[in-house]
Amino acid sequence: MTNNQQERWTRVKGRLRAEVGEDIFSSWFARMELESVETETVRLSVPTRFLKSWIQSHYAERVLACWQGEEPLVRRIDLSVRSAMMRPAVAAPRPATSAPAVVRSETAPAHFATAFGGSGGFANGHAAAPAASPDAIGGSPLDPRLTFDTFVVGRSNTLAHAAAKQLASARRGDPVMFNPLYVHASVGLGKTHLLQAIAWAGNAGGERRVLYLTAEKFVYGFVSSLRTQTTLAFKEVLRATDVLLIDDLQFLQGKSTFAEFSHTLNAMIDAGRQVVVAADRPPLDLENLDDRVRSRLAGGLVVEMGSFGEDLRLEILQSRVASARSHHADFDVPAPVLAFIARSVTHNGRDLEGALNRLLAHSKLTGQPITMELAEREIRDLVRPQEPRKVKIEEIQRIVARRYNVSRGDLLSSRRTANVVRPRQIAMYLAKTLTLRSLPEIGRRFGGRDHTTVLHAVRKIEGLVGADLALAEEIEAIKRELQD
Ligand SMILES: Nc1ncnc2c1ncn2[C@@H]1O[C@H](COP(=O)(O)OP(=O)(O)OP(=O)(O)O)[C@@H](O)[C@H]1O
Repeated sequence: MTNNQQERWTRVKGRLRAEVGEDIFSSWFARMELESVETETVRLSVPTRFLKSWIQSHYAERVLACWQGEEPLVRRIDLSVRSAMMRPAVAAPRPATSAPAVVRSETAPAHFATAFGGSGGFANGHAAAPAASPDAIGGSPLDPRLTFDTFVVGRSNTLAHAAAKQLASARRGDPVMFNPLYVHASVGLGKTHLLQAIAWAGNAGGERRVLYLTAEKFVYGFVSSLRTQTTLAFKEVLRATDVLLIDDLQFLQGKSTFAEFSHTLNAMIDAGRQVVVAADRPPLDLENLDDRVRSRLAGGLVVEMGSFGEDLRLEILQSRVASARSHHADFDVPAPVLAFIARSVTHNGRDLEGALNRLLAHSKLTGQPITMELAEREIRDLVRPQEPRKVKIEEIQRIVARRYNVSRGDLLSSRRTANVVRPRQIAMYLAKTLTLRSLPEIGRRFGGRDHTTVLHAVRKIEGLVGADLALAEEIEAIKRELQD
């Protein structure tokens, strides 16, 4: 692909981001990649079928329009699902485990294959378990590169890593220390890596049944089992696991699927089996879940993995280069170039991986040494300007609720007692002043209120802030907390 096309793609993403807003962009488009551009057709890819169908049914025209804004000749967007195994590899050595990436459980009901037709990695350590081809249970095997050995620990992920290691090394029958473990972080900060590392380690332990599923596969498995009337088998498989790992929970869809997820969660926790969940937001911000599930999720250990510091980025790069060198001995990236990438590519692990893959490809294809000039040219589009931190309404609600000792549910409720009314008005005022949301949208996010109620709250607080210094200072302190 030419630099020109990449630059155009970066501009198209910029248009999309501006049109749909950061939240929607990072939920649906952050993992969309440009595969090729032909005269009238642009080929894009996403990692999952779920993303593909969602984007096709909700955003197809917008994506096309954004392309046409850059390149009027484009008539068609071709969206495909890229396979996990096709990702350009900066390969790490296979983890030292004799267990196959995917094996069929001896005890899993035969319907398992159809129940999960589509994906999910089942890591099972039973030594006698017969190996099955990945297709026999459907789905992508765990990525052999995503292990604890390749997970670099830094300030932003120490706690999540320690919790993951602890539960990965537990034995069947050990008391469960925190259940569920709920890990949340923005795109590309290592959630999948951590969950798959747990699956690999559980697999190597050889004693417990560990099931790794993306939420999308959970939905798919459940819906297929309904269609084929094998829901009982579906439930049995889930509940017969010792450790259930659910990735990308924010993608869980559908009322009956939520109910099934809720039953599974309760049944697993009540039976003392470990559940680990990863999502891009904290449990309280998962809008579609009912309050009981949300509070069950929040009732275990909730850990956020923050953005990478420069040190961590550099260490990740160094470890990637070391892995790559085991296959490409002449791949040499001078220390100043690595330091430059660590300083400039700040967004997430995927961009770091992308930057190194480009240098590796360049070095393999041209045989030329990697210089600073080359690196600057190759990774130009991965260097994103630091955007001011965007504040989310859910964050405002969470922080205001905590400060005034009420629950977020209180803020959204119809309660009119003074201890709830004032914090609610403050939260609405902050939502109006710190986000770009409209009054009706804010009203909707505050329990379906009318926009005039929001307007009243905003005016009320504006009036009070002018007269009440203590309140003004308090609101400034909340703003600082939100923008830190
Ligand atoms: N601490 C880390 N050490 C080494 N590599 C990391 C680390 N964190 C992330 N990465 C790498 O960054 C890339 C993206 O990570 P991963 O897929 O786990 O992110 P994610 O949080 O699951 O993203 P998403 O929200 O898009 O699902 C992967 O290549 C992963 O190996």
